[in-house]
Amino acid sequence: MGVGKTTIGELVAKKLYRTFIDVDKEIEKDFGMTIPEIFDQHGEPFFRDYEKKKTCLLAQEKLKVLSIGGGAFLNPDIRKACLDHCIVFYLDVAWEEWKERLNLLIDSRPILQSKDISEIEELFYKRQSAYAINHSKLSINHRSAEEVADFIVDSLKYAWELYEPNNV
Ligand SMILES: Nc1ncnc2c1ncn2[C@@H]1O[C@H](COP(=O)(O)OP(=O)(O)OP(=O)(O)O)[C@@H](O)[C@H]1O
Ligand SMILES: O=C(O)C1=C[C@@H](O)[C@@H](O)[C@H](O)C1
Ligand SMILES: [Mg+2]
Repeated sequence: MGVGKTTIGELVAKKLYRTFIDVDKEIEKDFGMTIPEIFDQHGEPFFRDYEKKKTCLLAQEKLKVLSIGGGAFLNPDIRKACLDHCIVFYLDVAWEEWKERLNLLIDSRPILQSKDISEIEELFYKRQSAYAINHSKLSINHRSAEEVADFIVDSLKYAWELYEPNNV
C-alpha cells in the first residue's frame, strides 16, 4: 500500500504508449464514491468482494498497464488472475522508508485508520508473504518514481528483445 503503484504505473504506461488502468479509480468510478466512502457505507468485506471481481476482470485486458489496490494481492483469486494474465512487478520498500510516507496516506487509506504505529508495522510485514509471489521484484528504496518507471520499461524492453531478437 502506498508504495507508488499508481504513480509509477501511470509513468510506465506513458513511456510504453499503453493505456493505464488503476483498479481503485475504476472502483471509485463504478460507485461514484471515494474508497474511504465505500468502506464507510458498505464495509471492507463488500469492498474486497467487488475488488476481487473487478481486478480479475481487468487483469485479462491485453496490452495495458494495471495498478491494483494495495491489499488486492492478498486474495488468492486476484493473485492467480494477475500471475496467469499479466507480468507482475512487486515494488518493494523498506519499513523505515515507507513509514515516512504515512502522513501522505492516512486520510485516503481506510485500512490505516484507527491503527497505531505498531499495528501498521505488523500489517506491513504480514503482507509481505503474499507480495513475494510475483514475476519480478524491485526495490524502490531511495528511488524516484521516474527512476523506477524507467527501470521497469528497460527491463521489459530487454526481455522483449531476448524473446524476439530480430524484432528490435
Ligand atoms: N518513488 C517514490 N518516492 C517518494 N514518494 C513516492 C514515490 N512513489 C510514489 N510516491 C508518493 O507516495 C504516495 C503514494 O503513491 P501511490 O498512490 O502511487 O501509491 P500506491 O501504491 O498506488 O497506493 P495504493 O496501494 O493505496 O494504491 C503518493 O503521495 C506519491 O506521490
Ligand atoms: O492496502 C489496502 O488494503 C488498500 C489500498 C488501497 O489501494 C485501496 O484499495 C484501499 O484503500 C485498500
Ligand atoms: Mg494506487
